Amino acid sequence: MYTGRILSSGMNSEGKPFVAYRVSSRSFPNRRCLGFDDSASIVPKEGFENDIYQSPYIAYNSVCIVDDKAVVSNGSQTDVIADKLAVGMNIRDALAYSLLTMDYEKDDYNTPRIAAVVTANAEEDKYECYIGIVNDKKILVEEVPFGEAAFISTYGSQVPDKVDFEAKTSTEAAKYIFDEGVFANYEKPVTSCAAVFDGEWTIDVYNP
Ligand SMILES: NC(=O)c1ncn([C@@H]2O[C@H](COP(=O)(O)O)[C@@H](O)[C@H]2O)c1NC=O
Repeated sequence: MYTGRILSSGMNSEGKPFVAYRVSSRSFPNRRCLGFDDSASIVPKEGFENDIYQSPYIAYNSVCIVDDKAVVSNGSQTDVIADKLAVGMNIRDALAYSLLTMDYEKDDYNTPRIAAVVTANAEEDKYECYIGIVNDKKILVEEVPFGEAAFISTYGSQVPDKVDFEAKTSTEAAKYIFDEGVFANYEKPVTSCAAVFDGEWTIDVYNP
């Protein structure tokens, strides 16, 4: 089954906050993920740089760490959400505001924008995680319960689906969303990345 771009967030099987993201693609498979200290970006592979002129939606920051929070998304809304969090907006509103403002992508598929934010603090009274989606029919921002993880994709169920995310480190998490567990069911993986909080945020990428 092809389900497009996929993100997952919440707490992993060890109770650590995480975000993970995978590009699956039929149209633009020649991409990779670059990892930095506080972010990760989807970019064309060498030799395919001109692909960005065919679609404005295929190169962007996919993960960004803002203070004690991690943001993940399938497009340039990552930066808008990060900016709103940085000036003090709460997570639910930053997601809703950014998804509503930027709306679904104006391509042949009305591709939804999807996004999530999770806090580093894993104490129940301080922890928060939300996943959101905007498509051409709705906007949804939903809390992921403490201790759980969920995933959403561009062409899948259009709601956060609960998942047991059985990867401990950022390296394992990037691989896990690429082709392990439930994610092994989804076709055409291209590249992936993840951030896990274990005393500090670590980011890793998987480019097979
Ligand atoms: N975020 C991405 O990496 C991304 N890759 C492709 N898209 C959009 O989705 C359309 C369909 O792509 P595909 O056939 O690869 O699933 C593309 O024409 C483009 O408008 C994307 N936009 C949103 O998911």
